[in-house]
Amino acid sequence: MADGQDAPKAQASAGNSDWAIEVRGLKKTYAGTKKSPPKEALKGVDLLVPRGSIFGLLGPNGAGKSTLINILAGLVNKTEGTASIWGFDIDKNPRMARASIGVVPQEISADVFFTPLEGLEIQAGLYGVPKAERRSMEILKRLGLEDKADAYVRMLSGGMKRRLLVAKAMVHSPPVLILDEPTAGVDIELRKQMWEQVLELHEQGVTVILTTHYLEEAQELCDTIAIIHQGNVVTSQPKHELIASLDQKMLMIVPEEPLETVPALGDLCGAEIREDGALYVSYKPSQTRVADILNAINAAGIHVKDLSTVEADLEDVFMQMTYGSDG
Ligand SMILES: Nc1ncnc2c1ncn2[C@@H]1O[C@H](COP(=O)(O)OP(=O)(O)OP(=O)(O)O)[C@@H](O)[C@H]1O
Repeated sequence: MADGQDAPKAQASAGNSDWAIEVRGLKKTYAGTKKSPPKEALKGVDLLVPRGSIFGLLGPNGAGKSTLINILAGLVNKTEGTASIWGFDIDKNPRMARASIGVVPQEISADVFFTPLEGLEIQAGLYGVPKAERRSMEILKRLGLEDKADAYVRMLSGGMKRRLLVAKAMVHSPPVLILDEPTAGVDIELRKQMWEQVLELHEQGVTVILTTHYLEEAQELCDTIAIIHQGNVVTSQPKHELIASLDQKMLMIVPEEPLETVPALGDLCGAEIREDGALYVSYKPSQTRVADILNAINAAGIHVKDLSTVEADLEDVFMQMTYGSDG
């Protein structure tokens, strides 16, 4: 964004909305070519991201996540619908909308010609942040990069380069930060470090939206989850409600004697014997009572040594919501 002389203080003037992001009826159709037909990537998306949340945007490959992010970031033109960032409509107030958002891209494309400090100063200039208001060193410090301020970028580790991308997205102090696959392809230690960074930013008041393929990551970090599938938002709600709404539970039954075959428990539940020797019975609480399952187990002559329930997690929700198609 090179159009502003003054850094727009989106955070201070906080647009008139309860939402960090408000998207209504958003559609995007990419034009076709001679070889490929037009592609309807977003089919009428409604999405409300609460201020102050850590919001997970999940979906299989090709679901439309990048298209949505790119529209919000001002990189892709929408076909139809409205979108506001921090209360600023992307059409009516594009400058303030863009000033309200920082996007951390997926790929590490660090600029090797500048030191981290120079890179941040240039980025701040692009956003029109006056010199007196720049906080490049402070941002580097926040991301644990202060001792690398004057280093060659090519000498930074992969994790440091990623943190530098986060720093760059923060130069104009946006209240909303989007992280696109922040931990794709990084090892477990780095992933944990990134998680800590995200939580710290959140504690500092930043609304964080992240896309991820790691459901464990969304489960760990996010308080609200939206699942996007084939250009539609199929669910968007607080994580705990989402998991609780899943009409699917599992019982783990440890038998006294090893089981040779899976007992017949009726049509309403699925059962399998796993490597640990226990019998796992999945069922829909709306259709089957635990007592009926136990009666059937008894009737099959199985003596139960131990019994516990296995909690559903985000992966179960995701599978149920996106099952049966490849996007
Ligand atoms: N520039 C483009 N021209 C034509 N079709 C596109 C273009 N960009 C994306 N698409 C198509 O739009 C659909 C949504 O793509 P998008 O990149 O938004 O999905 P995604 O959820 O971000 O996927 P991934 O997780 O793989 O990045 C896909 O079918 C994709 O092939």
